[in-house]
Amino acid sequence: MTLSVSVKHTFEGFTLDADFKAPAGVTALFGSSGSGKSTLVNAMAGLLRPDHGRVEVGDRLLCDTDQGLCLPPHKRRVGYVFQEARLFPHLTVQQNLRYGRWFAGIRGSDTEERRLVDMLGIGGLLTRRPGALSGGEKQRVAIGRALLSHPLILLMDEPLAALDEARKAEILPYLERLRDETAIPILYVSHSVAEVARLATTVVLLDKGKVLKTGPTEEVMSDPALAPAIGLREAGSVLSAKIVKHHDDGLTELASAGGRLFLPRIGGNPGDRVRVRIHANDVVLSLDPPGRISALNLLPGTVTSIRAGSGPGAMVQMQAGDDQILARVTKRSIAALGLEPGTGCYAIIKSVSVSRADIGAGDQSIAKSDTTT
Ligand SMILES: Nc1ncnc2c1ncn2[C@@H]1O[C@H](COP(=O)(O)OP(=O)(O)OP(=O)(O)O)[C@@H](O)[C@H]1O
Repeated sequence: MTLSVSVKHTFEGFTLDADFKAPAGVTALFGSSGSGKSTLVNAMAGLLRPDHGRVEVGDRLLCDTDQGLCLPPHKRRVGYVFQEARLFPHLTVQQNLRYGRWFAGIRGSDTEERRLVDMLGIGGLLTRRPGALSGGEKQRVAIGRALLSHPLILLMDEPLAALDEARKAEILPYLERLRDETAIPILYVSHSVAEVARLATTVVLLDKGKVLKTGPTEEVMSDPALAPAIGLREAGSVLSAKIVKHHDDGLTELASAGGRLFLPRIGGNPGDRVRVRIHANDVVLSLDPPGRISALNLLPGTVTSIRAGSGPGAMVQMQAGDDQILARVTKRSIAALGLEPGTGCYAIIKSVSVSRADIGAGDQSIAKSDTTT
C-alpha cells in the first residue's frame, strides 16, 4: 500500500515543506531534533491541519486542502503509538487491547486477537494491569491496542525512545515481525540510526523541514553525501545477507551480495535472511588483497563515489556485488592510494566490529540476497 504525502506548514521560525512517496513496509522518518518529524506525523494523524497538504494511504485520501478535505483524527483509521504507552492504568492488558477495537467500533475476532497476542508475545500478561508491566511490555500492549482498531496505517513516534538499551533490544524483534507479518504500512519516527537500519524498508531523511532524500534503506544509508545529516560517527551501510552456517568456533557465516561475511554468532537458522549494519568507521580499504591479517572479512569492489568532509576525513562509497559499502577514511589515505571512482579495492571488516544490535531480521524487500548463496 503506497503512502503519498505532501505537507506544507509554517510555525513562527520554522517551515515544513515535505513531499514523499513510499511503498509498503516500514517508512522511517529520520532526522535530527527539530527537523519536523512530529509535525509531519501530526499532519498525517489529523492532529494538525496543514496550511497546504495532501495525504493519501493506498487509495484513501485523508487530506487534500485544495479540495477543502481534511478528515478529523477519528475518521482517519490511524493507529498511533507514542513514546509512552499511554495505557489505561485501571484496565487489564486484555481490556486495554479490546478498548482499541471497541473505540474504533470494530467487532474483530478472537482468532485475530490471539494471533496478535502471540505475535507480540503478550499472552502471559493479559490479566495484569499496566503498573505491573515493564516499559517494553507496555509498548507491546500499546502496539496491540493500536492494531486491533484495524488501522489503515500505524504511526509510531519514537516508540522506543523512553526505553533503556535492554528493553529496546527486547522489543525490536517484535517490530520486525510486525513489519514482516502484517500488511499495514508503518510510519516510524526515529532519530536512532540503529533502529532505522534494522527496521526501515524506506527512509525519508528530513533536515530543517525539508526532505533531503527518500529511498530504500540500503541506498540512503550508504550515500556518502547524506553522512553529515545521518551523523559521521553513525554513518554506515546496511547489507542484506543470508545465514549459511554456524561454525563451531562461535562464528556465523553469511552470504551477502559482495561475498562471505563471518560475524560473531547470531541468532537464526541457515537460510534465514538478515540485515547487517556496517559502520563506515569500521571499514578499512586496501588496493591489494592483504596478506596475513587478523580481519576475517574481505569484500572486493569498486569505488563509486568519494565525498570529502571539512576536516581530515572523507566518505568513500564502494560497490561490492549489489551492495554499497561506506568507508570513512582520511583524505591523506585517499591521496596515498589514488582512490577515485572506478578504482578497484577491497573493504576489510573486522568480525568483532559488528555487534548484535547491528543485526536484524531481513524482510521481503531485500530478496536480492537470494542470489548470493
Ligand atoms: N505547535 C507549535 N507551535 C510552534 N512551533 C512548533 C509547534 N510544534 C512544533 N514547532 C516547531 O517546529 C519545529 C519542528 O518540530 P518537530 O517537533 O516537528 O521536530 P522533530 O523533528 O519531531 O523534533 P524532535 O526529534 O526533537 O521531536 C521546531 O522548531 C518546533 O519548535
